Amino acid sequence: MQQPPSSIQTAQPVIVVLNPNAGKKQGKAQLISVVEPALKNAAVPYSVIETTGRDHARVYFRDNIRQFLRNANQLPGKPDGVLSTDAPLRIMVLGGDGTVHEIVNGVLNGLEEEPVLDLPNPRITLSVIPLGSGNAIATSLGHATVLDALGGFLRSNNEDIIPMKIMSVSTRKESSQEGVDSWKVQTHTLVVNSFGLHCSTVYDGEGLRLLGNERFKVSVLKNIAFLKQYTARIDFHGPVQKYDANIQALTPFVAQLQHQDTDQDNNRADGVTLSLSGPFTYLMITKQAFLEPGFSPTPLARTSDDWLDVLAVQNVGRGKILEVLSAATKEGYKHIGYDKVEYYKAKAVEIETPVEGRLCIDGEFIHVSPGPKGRVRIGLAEDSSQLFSIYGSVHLPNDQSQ
Ligand SMILES: Nc1ncnc2c1ncn2[C@@H]1O[C@H](COP(=O)(O)OP(=O)(O)OP(=O)(O)O)[C@@H](O)[C@H]1O
Repeated sequence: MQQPPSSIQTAQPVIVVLNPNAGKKQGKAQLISVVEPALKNAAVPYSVIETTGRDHARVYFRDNIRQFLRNANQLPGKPDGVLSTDAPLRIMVLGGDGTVHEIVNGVLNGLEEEPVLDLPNPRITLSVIPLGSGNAIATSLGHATVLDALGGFLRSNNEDIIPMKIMSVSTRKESSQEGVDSWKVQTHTLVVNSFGLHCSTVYDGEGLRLLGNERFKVSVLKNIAFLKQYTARIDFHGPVQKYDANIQALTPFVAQLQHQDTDQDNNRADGVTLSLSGPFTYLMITKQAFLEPGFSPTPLARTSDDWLDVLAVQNVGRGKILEVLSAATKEGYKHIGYDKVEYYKAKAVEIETPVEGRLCIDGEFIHVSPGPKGRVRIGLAEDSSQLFSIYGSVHLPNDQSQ
């Protein structure tokens, strides 16, 4: 008898990851009152893991992912070890971006040593129920509320499942020779890597947790009042597209023989398409169109495309940065056409600072040592390009890229 196409998927329990502390701490109540009844009603088997603190989700998935993938692919009614090769492991996250970040990094840590040999193409499908503070990932996928996201999961059409591409953040290996870089991946990010005002705002906001979600408003106003410029050079590697405000579209950027950069003492490797010499007021590299509901600094970013979106604002004053951030908040995308705002799609960028610097990577921080040895590279994580997909839609309001 022919099986319905979804029968393998639904036979395996969805792993529901609950972060009870995310956002307004509504996760547990929403699990009991909304999510569990909906899953039971739809006869979707599930198991719940409740995280108990920082890093729990990462370690849990690092240590168990191989077994979970095998379980998800165990064919019903067949002996152990007889596996399907096309059933995804489904993970539902009740929390925010930080919980998704931990899960993805845990999965990749758990798989990095050796592949799962009997599963040549393991697949993981994530459903993010927005119960964090920012909820950049869910918002960017058109899932602004718990019910939107749950509805997307339960509909389960193939069109509602899209690839989820991930960024890697690497530092140079100690053994790197001058001019011949080799890189060590430090972490993977899904939302935003930033330098300058945005990073400083997130950093200072950590010290204001008592204020709840208001902390970022207080922190950004403080950082604008005492505005600094952040010295760094950014090198773009590989193909680049640049947003052209005149035609309101992205166009291929053709590498120039003479770089904008005037730094004489430059050690960069070959293959640089474009350099920005800073100093930067605001710089971010993202994979998401929204960083929170209503705030869309990189509106052309897409979870499923093979690009990193780069927003760069170099050396501007308070009035200009306020104008840019307020347009990114109210109007969604107009700021990307403003004078002094540069918008690119890139494959990989390297950041080098002349003095100690700090990068904010999905809400965590890494220290950047001065000079070429401290360079940080942000690219697309090739190893995970087929691994993750996510429930959501790429058609967003204000969508200019369709
Ligand atoms: N039981 C717990 N108690 C305290 N912290 C926890 C617990 N479980 C997980 N965490 C930590 O909470 C952090 C924040 O979670 P998460 O990012 O999901 O929520 P958020 O910060 O409110 O949302 P967003 O990232 O969308 O702004 C996670 O990085 C995780 O390390």
